[in-house]
Amino acid sequence: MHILTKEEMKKIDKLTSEEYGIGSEILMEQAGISIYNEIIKNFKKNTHFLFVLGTGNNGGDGLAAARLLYNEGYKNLKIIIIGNNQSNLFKKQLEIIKKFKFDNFIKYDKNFENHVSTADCIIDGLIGIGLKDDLKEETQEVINIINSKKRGIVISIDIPSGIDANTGKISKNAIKADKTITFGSYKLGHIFFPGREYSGKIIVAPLSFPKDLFSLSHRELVTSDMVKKLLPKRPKFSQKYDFGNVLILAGSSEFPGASVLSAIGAQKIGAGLVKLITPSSLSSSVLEHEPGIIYKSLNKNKFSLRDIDIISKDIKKASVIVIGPGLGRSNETMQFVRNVVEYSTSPIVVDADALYAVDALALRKNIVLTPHVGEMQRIVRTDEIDIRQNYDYTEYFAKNKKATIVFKDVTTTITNGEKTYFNITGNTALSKGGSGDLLTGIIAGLIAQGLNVMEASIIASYLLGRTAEIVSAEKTEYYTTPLDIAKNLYKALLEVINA
Ligand SMILES: NC(=O)C1=CN([C@@H]2O[C@H](COP(=O)(O)OP(=O)(O)OC[C@H]3O[C@@H](n4cnc5c(N)ncnc54)[C@H](OP(=O)(O)O)[C@@H]3O)[C@@H](O)[C@H]2O)[C@@H](O)CC1
Ligand SMILES: Nc1ncnc2c1ncn2[C@@H]1O[C@H](COP(=O)(O)OP(=O)(O)O)[C@@H](O)[C@H]1O
Ligand SMILES: [K+]
Repeated sequence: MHILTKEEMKKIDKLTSEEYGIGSEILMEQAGISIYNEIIKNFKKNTHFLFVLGTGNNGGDGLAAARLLYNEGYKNLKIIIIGNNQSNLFKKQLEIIKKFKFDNFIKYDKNFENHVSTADCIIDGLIGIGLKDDLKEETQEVINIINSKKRGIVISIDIPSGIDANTGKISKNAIKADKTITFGSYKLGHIFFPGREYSGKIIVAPLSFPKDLFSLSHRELVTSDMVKKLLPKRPKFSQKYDFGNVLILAGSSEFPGASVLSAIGAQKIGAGLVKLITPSSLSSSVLEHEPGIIYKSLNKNKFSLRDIDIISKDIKKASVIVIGPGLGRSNETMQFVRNVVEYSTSPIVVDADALYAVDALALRKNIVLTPHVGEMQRIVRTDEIDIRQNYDYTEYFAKNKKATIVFKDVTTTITNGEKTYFNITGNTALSKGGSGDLLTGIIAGLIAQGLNVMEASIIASYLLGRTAEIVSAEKTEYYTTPLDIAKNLYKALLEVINA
């Protein structure tokens, strides 16, 4: 599923009309029908509806839906119109609904609170993708009353009014919807917070947009279907060397646990061989969890430059290298990181402490950086941009550095600057030390099986998040740990494989 900006949506709308002859009027009628269909599935004819509409095409969709309901015998409908600048399609819909003898238009006055609190269902068609600048005061007030006085279900048309469709940001105030019915495809504002939360359950009504037009967007949502298609095959006539060789360079005397989670992640996703090399000894904890992991300790506190000689054979043999979890950030260790990256031509997953060396690294497309919010903010070296709300800056950075980035957040951005994927699986069970280390190992385990770094990152992010959802449904988000998630990875895998 492509994720669109409002500009892209408008372009698709225009092309649908100009190149395919399906005009906006038809699309608006279809939008109305899809809202109508969703409503009749869930509400009886005696339901009290309040349509709160602006005067743009978002409001026009609302008028079409209201008229279809009215025509079908839903008679407890009130419509309130906020604003004056009626779009042409809005005007036309207003004329049509009047021809159906609908006349229950109410004014915005002191009784509005009462209308809101007595409605079983409120339809929000104030503003869609046409939001400009800050919300006008009156609109803020209307939204405030809806959010604070509603008793019934709130359904937003296209996007909750007040949410910017390109960023998910709130403009002064926004409708808190239980459900949002959007058209054609998701908009970015649906998947970035707070828009994601304000949208409630999102339903995509396809309308008659030609599917090919969506590929003008280079951004997609990671879905179970996509993951299923990308999962590496495991042909019967195979042996361990066919599933790749993961080398993990991680850990230090200070942070012994991180490397274990990465190694377990790589093994549990199906890598043929996983070799973990740590400076200090932690053999008992690795081997207790996964005796199949090959483990070597250099018997020192942290990696330094001269260790390259000792592990050079391992580096050459590796089909993918993980470097970073729990390494520490001393100068010697950062020098070690730089040299490993220069020495190897294999794909490398650069995570955690190794990200501190990013400026000095010779990056390339098959190097994937996996920063969390703090690490990303530091990498891009600017406080002026809130990196969580500026996916395009992450894209720009990836393109500029010629690397692949997995920017880990509640909505994870996976990008090489040309294509971008957003993952929205997961919950706060993952907001715990160690989840990222596990992810890194899963990415590497998938690269080892022949996937490119983008494909591996897409699958790993989806499975990590989905497993967290499955496990926490049973154990709660409080209790679930990265190790629980590692051990239950098969549940998300089975779900995808059997879908
Ligand atoms: N292919 C498609 O995309 C399809 C799109 N369709 C639908 O069209 C919608 C887009 O319609 P659009 O372009 O007419 O803009 P829209 O969202 O109604 O916003 C304009 C209204 O908002 C108001 N307003 C704006 N800013 C404001 C502010 N700060 N504070 C207060 N008010 C503000 C503005 O008021 P004004 O500034 O003019 O006074 C005006 O009333 C789209 O979301 C979808 O629902 C469907 O029909 C199916 C096909
Ligand atoms: N609330 C959340 N919802 C979804 N995913 C989350 C949430 N919190 C954290 N995550 C995910 O969990 C992982 C945490 O990574 P990170 O912060 O690097 O952990 P650590 O470095 O401690 O191992 C990332 O993949 C991130 O996307
Ligand atoms: K809306």
